[in-house]
Amino acid sequence: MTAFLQRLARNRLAAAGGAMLALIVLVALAVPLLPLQDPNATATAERFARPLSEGHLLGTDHLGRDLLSRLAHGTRLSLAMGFAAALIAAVLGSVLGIVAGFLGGRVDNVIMRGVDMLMGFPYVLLALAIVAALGPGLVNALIAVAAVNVPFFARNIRGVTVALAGREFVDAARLSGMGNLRIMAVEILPNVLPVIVIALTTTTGWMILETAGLSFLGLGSQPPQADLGSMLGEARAALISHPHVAVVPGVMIFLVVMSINLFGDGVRDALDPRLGAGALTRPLPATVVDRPAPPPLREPDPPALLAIDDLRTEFRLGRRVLPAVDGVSLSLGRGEAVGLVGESGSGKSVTALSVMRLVASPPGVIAGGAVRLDGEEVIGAPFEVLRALRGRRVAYVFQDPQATLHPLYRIGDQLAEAIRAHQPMGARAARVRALELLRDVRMPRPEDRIDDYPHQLSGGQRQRVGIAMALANNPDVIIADEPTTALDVTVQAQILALLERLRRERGLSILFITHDFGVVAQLCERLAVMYAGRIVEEGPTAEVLAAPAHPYTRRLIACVPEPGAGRRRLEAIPGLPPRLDALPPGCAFAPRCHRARPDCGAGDIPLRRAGARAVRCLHPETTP
Ligand SMILES: Nc1ncnc2c1ncn2[C@@H]1O[C@H](COP(=O)(O)OP(=O)(O)OP(=O)(O)O)[C@@H](O)[C@H]1O
Repeated sequence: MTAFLQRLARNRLAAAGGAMLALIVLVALAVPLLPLQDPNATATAERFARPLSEGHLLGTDHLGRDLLSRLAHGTRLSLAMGFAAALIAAVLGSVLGIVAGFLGGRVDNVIMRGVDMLMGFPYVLLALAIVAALGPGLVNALIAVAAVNVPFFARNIRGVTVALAGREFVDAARLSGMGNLRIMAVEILPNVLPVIVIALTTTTGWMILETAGLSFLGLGSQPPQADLGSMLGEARAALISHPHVAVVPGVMIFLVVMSINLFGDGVRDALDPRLGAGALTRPLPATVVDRPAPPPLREPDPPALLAIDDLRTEFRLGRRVLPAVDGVSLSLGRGEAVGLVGESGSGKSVTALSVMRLVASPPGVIAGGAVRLDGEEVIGAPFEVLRALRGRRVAYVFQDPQATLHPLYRIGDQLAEAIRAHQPMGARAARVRALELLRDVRMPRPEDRIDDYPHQLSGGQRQRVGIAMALANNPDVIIADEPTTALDVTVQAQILALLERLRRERGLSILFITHDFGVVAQLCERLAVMYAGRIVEEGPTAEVLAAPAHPYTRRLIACVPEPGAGRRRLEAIPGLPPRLDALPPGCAFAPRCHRARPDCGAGDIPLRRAGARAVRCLHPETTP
């Protein structure tokens, strides 16, 4: 709630709208207590008195009635009508929407077709027809405005409810024996409430206008009772000769509707959790780069195809800065597979995404370092160059292909689209190539599968499609971010074998991100271990696994169960990874390390290299 209010207050227009609305509502509530004249007392001798005339601050109307008093009473009535209509429409519409969306089937059909019929008429005509049938009057105008707005709420809320009704927490509620009514009240309603509030705040102003419109036509409030619409209607005849009589209610309608709309927009933005990080914009197409200057070219030995050099990527969240990647250097030779290992949150994915500037900005910023592909600097390259490299030279395979494949397109079409993004070719040729790719990744019965949608495939098959997508443009480097984590062990082994074969046959370089040493051992000749955004150990896989130098690496390896090794205690690493914005000085692992000494916390510890191995530790397990 506090976060919501803070976000709302940060939006200046919304705050101004809210303040004005609060003032108008307060004055409207206090009307009976204010020393105002009788709004209906006529004095024909004083008709059309100008504003600021004696006894009448805003002047008088055609019957000599005090405009200030009528404005105060009229605003009070219009606000009450508008709010009541909005509330009735919201309650009725939401109930209909939730029931239709949750129960589905015939109930949904009956309710929604009724709603569609209501929406089929222009709303003003519908409101006029309702008032004509019920007779003019305030209550009938209110019923009409509420009725024409029910469909808006019903449709919105039904859409949200349909999505919620299939979610696991609703299934869990059903399994626990809850009845439909209770599930709708306890599980669905709280989840659709923000949508109802948003719809309410953005439509209330509109409903005040509609009720004023009906009164303007003489179908709402009846003389002598004033509301803003009827005041405007009565002023119509003297619009040219005495414009102030129309301007006074007109300005008030403008102020009320504008303040409600500004406030409503602010509430909508503040309630949207996706805007929590202050990101009012969509992520930019490439991560923002804000670095002093790329470090001078340090050619690794042997020359690397992909060289990450002193990379720093941080998340800037208001005043907080999270250094997710803090000076990472890593190289990948042609045809080489390198594993990047570490606990969840150590910065592996952010490192991988930074290579092609794919970290979401805001809040991500590349704050230092360089990435070189075949010696060419990538981070500072113009966006067009970067876009040409993405997918064509460096491709990604992610953990969950379900999330990266479009659910509504056939996989063949998606593959063809990926191919045609970089290679101009006709639809038929692209389909032939897509089929080839599916064969390359050993998709069973590719001719049938090519026309399947992602949901028709198993997890392993989907990941094969993910790999086929990555191969679509014959890249040199594949960055695979936990591609086998969501798969069972046998499928995992097949996918690893596939990657290994592709590497051999195509000379692919693979950066393999995982937390599983078993996987690294199968695929990678070299590995780097990350902790709290830094590389703490690096070296040939076999050597590191046989004799880990950093205590963190040793503890990570000890967490992996070994089949056939007999009964053995699996040692969890005590404590939790540190918060990135509160890293201890010196070694970030020291507070969890059994070998830590006072000097570990004294200052920055460099990554010391010895031959092919490197370790960032003052008291390593073994000296490499
Ligand atoms: N959009 C973001 N905004 C703020 N912080 C972020 C964002 N994305 C990642 N982080 C932070 O950056 C750090 C590194 O995250 P990263 O995803 O690279 O970890 P990881 O090692 O790949 O973990 P996992 O194996 O769970 O994917 C984490 O502390 C994470 O909370």
